[in-house]
Amino acid sequence: MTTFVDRVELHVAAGNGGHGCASVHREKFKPLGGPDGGNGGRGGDVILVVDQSVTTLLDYHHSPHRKATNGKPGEGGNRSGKDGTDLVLPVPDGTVVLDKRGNVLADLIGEGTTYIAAQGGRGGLGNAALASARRKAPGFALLGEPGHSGDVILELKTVADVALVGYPSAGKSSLISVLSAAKPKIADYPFTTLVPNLGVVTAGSTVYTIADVPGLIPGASQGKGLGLEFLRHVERCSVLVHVLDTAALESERDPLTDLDVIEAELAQYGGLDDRPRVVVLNKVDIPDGKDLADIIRPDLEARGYQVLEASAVAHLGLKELSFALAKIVAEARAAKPKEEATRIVIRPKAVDDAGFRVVAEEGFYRVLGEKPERWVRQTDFANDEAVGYLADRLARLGVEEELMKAGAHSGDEVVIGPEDDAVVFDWEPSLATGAEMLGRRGEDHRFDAPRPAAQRRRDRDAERDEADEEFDTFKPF
Ligand SMILES: Nc1nc2c(ncn2[C@@H]2O[C@H](COP(=O)(O)OP(=O)(O)OP(=O)(O)O)[C@@H](O)[C@H]2O)c(=O)[nH]1
Ligand SMILES: [Mg+2]
Repeated sequence: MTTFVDRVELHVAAGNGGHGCASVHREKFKPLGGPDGGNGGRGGDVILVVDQSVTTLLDYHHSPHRKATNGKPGEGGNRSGKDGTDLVLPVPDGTVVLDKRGNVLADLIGEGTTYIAAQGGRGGLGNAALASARRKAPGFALLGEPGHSGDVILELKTVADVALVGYPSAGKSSLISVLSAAKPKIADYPFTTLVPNLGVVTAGSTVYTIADVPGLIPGASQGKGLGLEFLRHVERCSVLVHVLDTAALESERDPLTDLDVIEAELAQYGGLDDRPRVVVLNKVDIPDGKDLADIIRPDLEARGYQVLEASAVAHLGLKELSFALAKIVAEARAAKPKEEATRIVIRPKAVDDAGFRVVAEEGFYRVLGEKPERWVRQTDFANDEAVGYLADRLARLGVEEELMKAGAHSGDEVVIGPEDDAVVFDWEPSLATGAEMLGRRGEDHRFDAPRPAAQRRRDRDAERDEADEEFDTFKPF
């Protein structure tokens, strides 16, 4: 009974981006071709899409680990790597997506509504795309980014027009089986229904869905029995049907008290007062049941309920019941504002490309921001040129300036990224403002003999640029 499949923890992993390729064009008689390394492909996303033909989260309960494919690496000859394939996971209408702390990330209503549960990593640029006037033949490429991965909780509040509520064994599942084509499990022991069944009923020109939910008992709103699990399903139904057992065997029970108990639980749960209600007196095929139904009908009608009699077993009163419900459903639909347009695409969070910040922490400085963090992930630290490219990008964004303002000095430790995912550097400023040259009190880096790496890099770039220029101006023909 613990496996109530309306809440599933899903582990999603998007595909990684493919690495960019560093390659140089080779052709007979043209020894110094340009860079021709292609870009890596994008990693596939993991996407949840509302599909009305899916009614349960059972599939995800059975296999909760889902991964999209990786992007392929770029290749020489300017060939880009293939993008990874998105993994599309169909979910029932009304699925709510939450994070592990219980915050609602998305409420998926309407066919085609889409939620990107994990975004694929960007492919890395190849050296052809990285070439510029100053960097004509980059000897490096950018790495593909890892795809996002994490856990999401899927929760299903059944979106049905009608919810059948009542004590265990009142005959809710039996009624749904004879009103619709649904074939729920039926037995005369309590809590036969553990998972809500959804049936489709056609009455004249009205087609509606009817949810059969697990039996309610006193204390359900406090979580007794299948209480809360069950009540969650009722929340989205527009019509409530009380199924009362007119032939219950227990002496301390009678349909009116049953009704009071259920109403008390619904009131405790809250938010259901505005739903129209209908009472069905079930099991009138049993003579005692029929007698009791006749006795209590006036009481119920005096309370304002529309009262119908039925027998799921002997097929009595079913047509009246399905048409009566169709009428109320049609009225409820007409009264309800139209559902928001479907095919909404919801992204986990807006990508904040705007900026970065520098935080002075104990003994080091931390740089946080979408761009610098991404750039670090894209860097192949085994390649000096790639590291130099990263330094240039950071300097251009103004990270060095901010570090200086925050009080960082040459040789200080700089950490880029959040605690669990960071890269540590010994900072060597490349900006020639002079400010960093002053260093700590008593030190003056202008007297230091070794050139900082950034300086070395600039020198090297300059040399190469000169070489490139020579090559450019050299016209053999
Ligand atoms: N005689 C008679 N028996 C019925 C009728 N409807 C249901 N039953 C019987 O009552 C028992 C319980 O029926 P279910 O449909 O499983 O009841 P339920 O309300 O879905 O029960 P839970 O899933 O436990 O909440 C079964 O043995 C049914 O055959 C009816 O109209 N007449
Ligand atoms: Mg049942």
